[in-house]
Amino acid sequence: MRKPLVAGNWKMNGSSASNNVLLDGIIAKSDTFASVDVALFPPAVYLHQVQQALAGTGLFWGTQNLSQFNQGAYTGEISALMLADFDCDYVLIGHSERRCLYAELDLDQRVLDRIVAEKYEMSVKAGITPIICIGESPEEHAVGRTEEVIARLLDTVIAYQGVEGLAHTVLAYEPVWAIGTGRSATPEWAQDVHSFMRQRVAKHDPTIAESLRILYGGSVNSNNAAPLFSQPDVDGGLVGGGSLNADEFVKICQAAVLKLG
Ligand SMILES: O=C[C@H](O)COP(=O)(O)O
Repeated sequence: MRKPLVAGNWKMNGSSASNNVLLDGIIAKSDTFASVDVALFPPAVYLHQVQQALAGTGLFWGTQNLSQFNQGAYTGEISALMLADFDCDYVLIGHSERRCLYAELDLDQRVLDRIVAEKYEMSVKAGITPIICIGESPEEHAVGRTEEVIARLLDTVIAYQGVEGLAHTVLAYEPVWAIGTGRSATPEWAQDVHSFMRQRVAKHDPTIAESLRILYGGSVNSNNAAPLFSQPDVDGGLVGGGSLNADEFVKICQAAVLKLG
């Protein structure tokens, strides 16, 4: 049985004061979801605050991005080694908001997937578990290209790092049309796509595929979390808006506990 994981991506939200309220509310109820993994992803400037608050609670923390480089003249970037300095457990890689809003192209304008694969390699080497986000755009969804898009990215990561790296990786299916729209994928749709992802990895290594955690992300809330998480190949959620309110996020974490029966 894969252990469910609920990841709260705060995106560019919060302040020192509001973070304290949110953290206190989550920590106060953490014994009600102690049987699942829960990780928080604050903006990088609040990483120290979150690290201090979560130390000793059993909750995990991470960041929303990292550089594909180790160090040097990369203004505004944060390396995997720096994240390891903060004992980061996880890092989000390839979130659609990075891909779409910040056009993560390299100097040769090579495809985004290669950047994702390079970041993946950096995080694995630093001992930080990457959560690789993939999903189709509304346009791709409309013309039925979901599996093609997902297969392309998965194959790029596997080709670049080898399937072995996926043993230490989490995948997140994040259909772009569901992010921040209030329009979640149905549990059935999520299950079909997650199953496709697992089967794609299984072609390379069935054992790794079986143990691979695949999260669903896109308008997860306290009403739809339980039906989504109950699907056999949905191993938890990557939650944006729903992670900004302690009561709401705690309910989502508790929904993941139900999966354990
Ligand atoms: O990282 C989280 C996802 O982008 C989902 O965001 P959302 O829950 O606000 O739709």
